[in-house]
Amino acid sequence: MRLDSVAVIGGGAWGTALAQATAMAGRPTTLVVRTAEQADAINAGRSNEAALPGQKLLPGISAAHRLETADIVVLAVPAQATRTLLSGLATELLAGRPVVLSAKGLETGTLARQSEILADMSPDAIGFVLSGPSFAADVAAGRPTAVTLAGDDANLTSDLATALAGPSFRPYAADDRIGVEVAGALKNVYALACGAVEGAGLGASARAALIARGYAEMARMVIAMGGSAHTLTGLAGLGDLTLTCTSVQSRNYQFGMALGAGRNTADILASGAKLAEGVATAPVAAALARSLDVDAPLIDAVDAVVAGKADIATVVAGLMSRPLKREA
Ligand SMILES: NC(=O)C1=CN([C@@H]2O[C@H](COP(=O)(O)OP(=O)(O)OC[C@H]3O[C@@H](n4cnc5c(N)ncnc54)[C@H](O)[C@@H]3O)[C@@H](O)[C@H]2O)C=CC1
Ligand SMILES: O=C(CO)COP(=O)(O)O
Repeated sequence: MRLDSVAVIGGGAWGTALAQATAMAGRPTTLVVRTAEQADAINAGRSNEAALPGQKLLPGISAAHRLETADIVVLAVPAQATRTLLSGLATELLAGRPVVLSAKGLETGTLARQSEILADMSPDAIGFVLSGPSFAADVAAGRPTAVTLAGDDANLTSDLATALAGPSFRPYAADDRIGVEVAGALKNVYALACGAVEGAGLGASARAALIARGYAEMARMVIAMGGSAHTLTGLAGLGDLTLTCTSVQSRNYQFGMALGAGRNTADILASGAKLAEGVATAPVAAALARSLDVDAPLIDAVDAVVAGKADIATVVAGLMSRPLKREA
């Protein structure tokens, strides 16, 4: 299969960074944004100031406001926008082509993973999932980054990883799309929790405990959803959980810090907070855990705080007074 040209749909921080990465990989890249004005401004200024201020774009990138044919299509819009985006695309532009899903979230209402949305909307596309510890600013600036790229066909996944790899962007091929997607979505929920721990001044020990117990809870969710717990030892699991749960650079962590400081979700959103995917994913993850009969006290706690049903002190007291149990 020809894997030369790339179209990245989504002109935010991540779409712009991924376009930069594929251009560094030597692929002619189109960055598909929402309006002709945006595309013109990016092409004229050679940067996407609204998304990644100050970052010069490589010559291999051109911006457009419509998807034209490309060998590889990368979707980089928020998880809740993927279905709407796909509903507006001509199916023949995706049929038989690798479509790389890079959003990290579960869909409100349907509880769907990104792969499930793609299968619904473009059943003839070949879905891949890209996830791992990778801040847009790092990827765009060419700082060393490693991610997981999961797909069903091992040979095609390896070929695609090779096509996307550049001097500073290293995709590892894998086959567990479910595990990668669930890990990518849930780490944002735990990042909210870790940010809240920091915002509430509960200490680094509490945050480390949360990461470890979050990892155990994430494993229960992945297994219940049909993925492999082994996936969590990799970049999309441990890698991204570590990054997002310990870095104030993470938007989910920042949102959690604001919750921990006592602000409520509506107030944080109204003050123009950046995209924090965990806010939409927390109630979906809680509903999934209930439907799968998975014990998920941390997801439930984040869901309760995000929804304004409980304050941090109450959920922490509840978590600390759960019956003692064996760690395994
Ligand atoms: N920013 C980062 O460091 C990383 C982000 N991601 C994931 O990438 C996804 C997107 O995040 P960001 O780009 O950072 O968010 P962002 O808020 O910077 O940008 C989102 C972009 O999507 C566009 N968009 C929204 N709905 C759309 C639609 N229906 N059609 C076309 N475009 C639409 C918006 O106009 C905006 O340009 C999220 O799921 C995030 O978790 C993954 C790895 C790293
Ligand atoms: O997914 C990310 C890094 O891997 C980005 O995290 P935030 O969306 O929390 O900024």
